[in-house]
Amino acid sequence: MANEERLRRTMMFVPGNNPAMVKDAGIFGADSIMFDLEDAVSLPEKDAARYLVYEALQTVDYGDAELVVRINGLDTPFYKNDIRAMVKAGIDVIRLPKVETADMMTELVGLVEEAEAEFGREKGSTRVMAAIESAMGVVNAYAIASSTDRMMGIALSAEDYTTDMKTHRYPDGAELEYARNAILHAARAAGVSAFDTVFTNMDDPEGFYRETQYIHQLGFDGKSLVNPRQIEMVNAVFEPTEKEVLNAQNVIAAIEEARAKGSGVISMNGQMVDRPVVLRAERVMRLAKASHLLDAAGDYISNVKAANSQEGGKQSEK
Ligand SMILES: CC(C)(COP(=O)(O)OP(=O)(O)OC[C@H]1O[C@@H](n2cnc3c(N)ncnc32)[C@H](O)[C@@H]1OP(=O)(O)O)[C@@H](O)C(=O)NCCC(=O)NCCSC(=O)C[C@@](O)(CC(=O)O)C(=O)O
Ligand SMILES: [Mg+2]
Repeated sequence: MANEERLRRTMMFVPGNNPAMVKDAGIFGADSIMFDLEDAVSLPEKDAARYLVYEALQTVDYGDAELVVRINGLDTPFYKNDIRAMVKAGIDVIRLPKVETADMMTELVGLVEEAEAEFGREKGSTRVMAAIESAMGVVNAYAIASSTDRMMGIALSAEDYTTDMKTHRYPDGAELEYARNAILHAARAAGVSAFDTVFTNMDDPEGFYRETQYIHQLGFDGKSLVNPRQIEMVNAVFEPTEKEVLNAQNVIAAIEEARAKGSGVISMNGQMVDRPVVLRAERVMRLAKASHLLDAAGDYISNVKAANSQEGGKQSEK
C-alpha cells in the first residue's frame, strides 16, 4: 500500500482519560487527532480511557481529521486490548510508542490483522506508525520505517529519547540534531511521513516558532503537539507563501513551454529549472491546494484566511 500524501502538519495529543478534551478535540483544526492511552493516562485509568476513546470514535464527528491512537507499549498488559478495541472502532492509525526494532512493528501488525478479521474490518485498512524514543530506535529507524506496508510514518519522541540519552532538552535543540536527521532520512528512504517531537513549554511561543521553522526547513511533514494553541502557528509555517506559489506556477509554466520545444531544462530569471525544481514546484502546488490557498482557477487567494473560514474543512494533498 502506497503512503498516500495528505496534510499531516499537526498531530495533536489528546489525553484519552479526559472526556471534555476527547469530545472537543475536532474543533481546533488539527490535521491529525491522536488519542493517548499511554503516558497521559495513569495505570488505574487505562480501561476507562480505552472505553472513553472507543465510545467517542463511535459517536463524535471529527470531520476530516486523521484519527490516530497511541496505544500502550508492548511491555505492558494493556496493548492487546487497546489494539482490539481501536481496530473494532475503525481507527485510522495506531501509533506504537517506544519502538526499538522492526520486530516490534511486526508483532503489532500481526495483532492488527487478527483484529481486522475478527471485527470484519477491511484487511489493511488500519495503518500504523512508530514513535522512536530511544537510541536503539534511532539506530534502527530505517528498518522500523520499512517494516510493513501499513506504515504511515515515524515520529521522534524527544522527552523519552533525551532521558535515554542521559541528557535533557535545551532551547537550541542540539541534543536532537542526530535523531532528527536520522529519523527524517529513514522516513524519506522508506517513503513514509516524518513527525517532529512535542514542544512542551506553553510559555515560550518564540521558542516554539523557532523550532517549528527549523524542522520545516529540515523537511519534516509535521509535528506532534500537546495543545490546541500550537496548531495555528505550525500550519502557518508549513503553508506555502504567496511568493512560493507564484514561483511554482512560473516554474511549471516555463517547463511546459520548454518541453513543447523539446527541452527538459530552461533558465528562468537567471535560475536553472530542471526536473527536481519542477517536482518541488508541483509539491508546493499540492500543498497550497490542500491548505485551501487556491481559488477555482488554481491561483493564490490573497485574503486566504477569510476565504478558508467561509469554506471550512480540509482536504487531502491529492
Ligand atoms: C499541556 C496542557 C496541560 C496545558 O493545559 P492548559 O490548561 O494550559 O491548556 P489551555 O491552553 O488553557 O486549554 C485551552 C482549552 O483547550 C483544551 N485543551 C488543551 N489541551 C488540549 C488537548 N491536548 N486536546 C484537546 N483539548 C485540549 C482545554 O481543555 C481548554 O478547553 P476549555 O476548558 O473548553 O477552554 C494541556 O494542553 C494538555 O493536557 N495537553 C496534553 C498533554 C499530553 O497529552 N501529554 C502526553 C503526550 S506527550 C508525551 O507523552 C511525551 C512523548 O511520549 C511524546 C511523543 O511520543 O511524541 C515523548 O517521549 O516525547
Ligand atoms: Mg514518550
